[in-house]
Amino acid sequence: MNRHELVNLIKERQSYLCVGLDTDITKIPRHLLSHADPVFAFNKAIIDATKDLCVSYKINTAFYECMGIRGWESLQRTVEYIPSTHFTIADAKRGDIGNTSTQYAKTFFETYNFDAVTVAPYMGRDSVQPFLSFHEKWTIMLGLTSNEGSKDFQLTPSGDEMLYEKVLKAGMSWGTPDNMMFVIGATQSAQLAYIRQLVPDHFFLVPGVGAQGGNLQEISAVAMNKDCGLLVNASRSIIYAGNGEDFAQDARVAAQALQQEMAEYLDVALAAG
Ligand SMILES: O=C(O)c1cc(=O)[nH]c(=O)n1[C@@H]1O[C@H](COP(=O)(O)O)[C@@H](O)[C@H]1O
Repeated sequence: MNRHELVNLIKERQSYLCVGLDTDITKIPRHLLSHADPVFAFNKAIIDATKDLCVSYKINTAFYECMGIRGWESLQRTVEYIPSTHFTIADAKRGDIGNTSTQYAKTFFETYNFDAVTVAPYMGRDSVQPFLSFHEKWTIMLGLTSNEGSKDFQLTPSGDEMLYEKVLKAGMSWGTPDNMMFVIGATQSAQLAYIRQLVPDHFFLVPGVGAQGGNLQEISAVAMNKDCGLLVNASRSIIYAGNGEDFAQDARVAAQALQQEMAEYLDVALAAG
């Protein structure tokens, strides 16, 4: 999916919500465990219940990889089930020497046909560039993450700036607003306005709303750009909103609350041009 298509979807659906399919088999409703593929059965119900409210799904591969071959099968069924009108993200946080990164990129862009993959930039330019050479595919590079440990490296000085600023500037020189996004944690609202100034055009994937306490209103007020420029992810607060027979309906209610807020913020931002 290219940028133009993504921006159009956001406008049509009045949403920049990314639903995170961090599906943990130990947390899904018990009645699903009799299915041949309980993780897929759960994801299918969540997708059916939320697809008109979101523009993207993020599959965090850790929750699938930990189950070995069965997990990869659930991942494949899930990504194939997601409608082509949704931007799919493999949250795999990969990155290695160039020839290895190429194999990671093929895994997610070709074998599983995701639109985007999250990439850890610690190994530098040649570890990121292989992901950028795939047509109409996206690299989502970690910029300033939502977790406490972001203080350990990202928020430490490097010359006259913070290390995360150096990373964002490097990322901007490696990719373009058409093939590169940055992860900026929703819990980093103190830095967000500054980051948007530094990086005016790129999309940000913003995780950390809901279970981690990030605030959608604050993020939207300072970090939207003329194309919206945001994909805001919520995982646990949506997919585990309920735990009974009607869990998918509960997930829908949680997703709808975020989408309705987003529609308001989009109206204001896009009207301001
Ligand atoms: O790259 C990510 O998606 C990510 C980066 C980050 O800084 N913080 C973060 O929480 N994430 C992911 O975003 C999701 C957040 O999940 P919830 O806290 O349950 O909404 C998880 O899949 C995390 O792995």
